[in-house]
Amino acid sequence: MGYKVAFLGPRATFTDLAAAKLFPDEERMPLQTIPACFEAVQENQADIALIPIENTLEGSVNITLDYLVHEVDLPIQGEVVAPISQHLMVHPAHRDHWESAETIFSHSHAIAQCHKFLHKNLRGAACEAMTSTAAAAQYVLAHPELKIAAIANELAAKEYNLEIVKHNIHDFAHNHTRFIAVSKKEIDFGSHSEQENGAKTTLMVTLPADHPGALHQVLSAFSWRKLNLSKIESRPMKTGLGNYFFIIDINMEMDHVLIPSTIAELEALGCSVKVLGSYPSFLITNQAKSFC
Ligand SMILES: O=C(O)C(=O)Cc1ccccc1
Repeated sequence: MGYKVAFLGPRATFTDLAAAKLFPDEERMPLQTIPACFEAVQENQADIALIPIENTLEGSVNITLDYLVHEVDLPIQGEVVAPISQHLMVHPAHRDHWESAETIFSHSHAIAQCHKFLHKNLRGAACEAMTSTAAAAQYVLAHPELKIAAIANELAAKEYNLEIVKHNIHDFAHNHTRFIAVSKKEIDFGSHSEQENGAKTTLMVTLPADHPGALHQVLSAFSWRKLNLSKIESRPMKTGLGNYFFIIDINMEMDHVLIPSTIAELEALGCSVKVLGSYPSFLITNQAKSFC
């Protein structure tokens, strides 16, 4: 299709793995931060950005929600859910004394996913957040003189010549991350083999100020129509303490009746509603298979 796909880089992040699965024949463009990925699409340097939005163990990636709502006007055109396995890796020179690592580098969500492991096995070590797991792996490769380790995936260990000293250190087995694909145009997801898993519609809803029971009324607009919600999350409006908006995911694609009439009902209650996207959902079943 000739798409340019921006993703949170460098090579071998979890986002890169998901991008390679969903867009196997497209050009992938690693960028250093999540805001840079959004901006690349906004400014037409990329057609699509694939961005982590939510993790089973750690919840939402707040910078992603905030950029979607406050900084850019880019619709969600697809999502993909991928299993996440975290591994502890060191420079090969430190393979036999990894327990003496003084600082562990990774993405903040990866560190959070391995808290119990770190508490038990590397209690004295400091944790430092990097822009991504692969950036942490790159840093460990560049600093053989330091007693450090990275938490990242198997491909990052290969790509950055590190030694995995502990496999599967994430604290809970069902560790998955959800990534969204944003684009100005509808995406043709033609040429990949990942499983399609229904569709979703994401709304941003702002409640009227000081309206008793407003959230209850909002939820009842979905409930009596039997619209199945897969997520509701509040985020600050950034206009003052106590001002929040809600991101609501409905397990259904935009139709001509149910969702439009829900939106009309919410607006009649004094809410403002923005559709952030209506899109297909994909499921990656075995992330590492095609790489390792
Ligand atoms: O840092 C990465 O590799 C990412 O792609 C972000 C991320 C971090 C932790 C779990 C899933 C995705």
